[in-house]
Amino acid sequence: MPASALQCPNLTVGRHGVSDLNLWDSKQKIRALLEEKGIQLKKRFGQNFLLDPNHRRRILSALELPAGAKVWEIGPGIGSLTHGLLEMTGDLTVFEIDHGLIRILKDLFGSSISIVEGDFLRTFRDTARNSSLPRRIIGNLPYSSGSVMIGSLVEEDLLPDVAVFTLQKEVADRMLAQPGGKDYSAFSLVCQLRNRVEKICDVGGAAFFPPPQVVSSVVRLRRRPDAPEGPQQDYFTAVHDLFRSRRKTAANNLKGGGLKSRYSWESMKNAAELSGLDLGRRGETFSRDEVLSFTRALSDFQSPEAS
Ligand SMILES: C[S@@+](CC[C@H](N)C(=O)[O-])C[C@H]1O[C@@H](n2cnc3c(N)ncnc32)[C@H](O)[C@@H]1O
Repeated sequence: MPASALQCPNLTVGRHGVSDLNLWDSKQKIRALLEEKGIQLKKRFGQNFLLDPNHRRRILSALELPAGAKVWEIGPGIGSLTHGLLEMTGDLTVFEIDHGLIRILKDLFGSSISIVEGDFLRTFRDTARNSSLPRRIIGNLPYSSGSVMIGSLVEEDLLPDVAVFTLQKEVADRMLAQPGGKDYSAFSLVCQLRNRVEKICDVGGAAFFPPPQVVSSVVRLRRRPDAPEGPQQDYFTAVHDLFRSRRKTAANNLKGGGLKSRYSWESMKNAAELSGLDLGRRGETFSRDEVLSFTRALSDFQSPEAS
């Protein structure tokens, strides 16, 4: 752990020398900071900063971070969580899109953190390729793109053993939903492929500045011991096919979906029979295990054929 990282938790760097988790605990402090730096908040980046030290503590402890382990933080903003993370590790990479906020982060944390500048969706693959993978990922995610970020991490199989995200409650409800439930969606099946998803808590708008109109939830994704390795492209395509139309049967959804460009209808019927999948059921009733058995059976058909 670099020595500089060890000094940072007490905020010996920067001019806003306030202690530990009380950093940015009032809207007045945040307003003053933004004014001093001449920064206007940008709605499109979902910039709502966490004020409440109790929620910060809860979110950080949900991460179960082993001391010194490598962490990625998505969207650190003005460092509401970053500071607490640095108390636990000196190996912290943060991804931030806003140049004004990046200036603040540099001022506050100096070389104690590694900052990847730009859109996370464009930078995370190269970052993963060019350095060791994180053991934890955390993020209070922007409302507009949080689900795309999580979906991309799952599809690239880059989620570590534990990840903790704060997002819009409706999105969290979809991640947690079970077959047949009203929130069950393709996104539920994507998130549940390699992870068990659990809710840590809800967070009301008053815990943030500026306060969002919606309630947020904190969720933890824990990697399943039986998480399948490798790309799993057929699984993701099947999941999206099965939810093409909620009213249609799996058969009808699959017939017009993306898997059809890789496998004949005959192969799909055979795979369904082999894996015990009833194609007469609605797509939205299938569990993660059922879809996975189906796509595993499908991959046994040696060369995917277009029909
Ligand atoms: C909800 S704020 C969270 C800020 C801070 N982590 C907190 O808890 O107070 C979301 C943060 O994500 C950043 N952000 C938005 N879109 C991004 C993207 N595509 N890539 C990287 N950062 C992004 C925003 O600038 C903002 O700092």
